[in-house]
Amino acid sequence: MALEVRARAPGKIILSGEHAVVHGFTAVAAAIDLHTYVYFRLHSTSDNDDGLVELELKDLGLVFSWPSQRLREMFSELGLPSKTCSPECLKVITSLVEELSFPEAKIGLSSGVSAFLYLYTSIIGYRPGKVRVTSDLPLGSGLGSSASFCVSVSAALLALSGAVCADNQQKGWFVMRENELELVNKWAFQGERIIHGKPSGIDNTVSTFGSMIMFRLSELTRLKSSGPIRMLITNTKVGRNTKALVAGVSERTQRHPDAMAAVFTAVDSISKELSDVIQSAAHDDVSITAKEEKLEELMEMNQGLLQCMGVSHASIETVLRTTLRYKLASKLTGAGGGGCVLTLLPTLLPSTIVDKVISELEACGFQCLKVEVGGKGLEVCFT
Ligand SMILES: Nc1ncnc2c1ncn2[C@@H]1O[C@H](COP(=O)(O)OP(=O)(O)O)[C@@H](O)[C@H]1O
Ligand SMILES: C[C@@](O)(CCOP(=O)(O)O)CC(=O)O
Ligand SMILES: [Mg+2]
Repeated sequence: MALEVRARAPGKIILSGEHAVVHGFTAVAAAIDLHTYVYFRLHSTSDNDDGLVELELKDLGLVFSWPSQRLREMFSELGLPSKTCSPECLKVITSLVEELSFPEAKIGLSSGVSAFLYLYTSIIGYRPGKVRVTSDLPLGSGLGSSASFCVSVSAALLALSGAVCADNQQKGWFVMRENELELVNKWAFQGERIIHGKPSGIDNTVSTFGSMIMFRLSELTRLKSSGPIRMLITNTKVGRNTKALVAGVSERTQRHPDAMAAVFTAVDSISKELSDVIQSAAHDDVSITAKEEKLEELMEMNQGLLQCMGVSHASIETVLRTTLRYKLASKLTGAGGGGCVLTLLPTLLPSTIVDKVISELEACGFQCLKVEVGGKGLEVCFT
């Protein structure tokens, strides 16, 4: 059995339907070419059993470790492994994480470390090992860093537990079988539950399977675009927390159930229409432009409804106003409240205009990034 593995899982953008998807309505998401990378080394069984379980967050210069014997003692009464994190299990994890010290600005990491501890002890048990994580993704910005962290960690742990890839002969990076991806996705969802509280599952699903998907109530439909879709991502750099924003929308839904049901239903129609438009054929400039104009209008409508949900932010509004001056449509992506904004870059838009918008946005202190959407999902590598 292999003792070392690497996994990489992409972040995502949500083209339509964030928040509504948590309440059972349709959303559309796509993988982007920014990843979380995990290296996992399991200590051999001949090493003594009182070694450490280590987590290194390399970009952040942080290392956390726990004596495996201590984990065994603390979790043993819970009867692990468990398929979901019970309140008792979360209590144990919280007490372990509270002992750690996080830099003031990185306090949000505690939920990621909690998800790690849950996944490690549930999948591997108490055998010592070292997990190193690096990421291209900005954390807590709406690009699904939490899901890509949970997917890549789950995949690496499952691969060395023997639950997946047991008979693998492939060299280099490869994609697991469909049923193995499904197993990784299930564990990653449990990790997301610890970080988000009430995730819909769309982020871990698109990070695992890649491509562009329409998603509703755990069901995914893969979408095939007839041509490339280019987006500008603007990171407002305003920090926010998905768990708090999702809870805020749920509270608004409790206060105004009928009005919010109408908002969610409208989002559902937008996501379905957007999926149809994405898949519609467009082969010449006229039909490509018509298709892109429809996408822009739907994105603008979705943004209006996200404002109704209370998840926009002054920084997001600044991006919307700036891009509108260039007749470009934008919407927030992910949980909102700051974080990232998407702007569709039409195929025929001159690059000089793109450069101008970017420099105007960057002059506001934002960070811009051009991406093509709908790429690969999770991959692993044993060599
Ligand atoms: N590379 C990582 N290492 C550790 N924790 C991570 C990593 N990526 C994400 N997380 C966890 O996910 C949280 C951000 O998730 P969230 O608020 O859902 O925003 P998003 O998923 O849009 O980036 C972080 O605060 C951290 O707890
Ligand atoms: C708001 C939501 O729809 C997306 C959250 O995405 P992110 O964590 O902000 O990248 C929540 C969910 O679907 O679980
Ligand atoms: Mg997230």
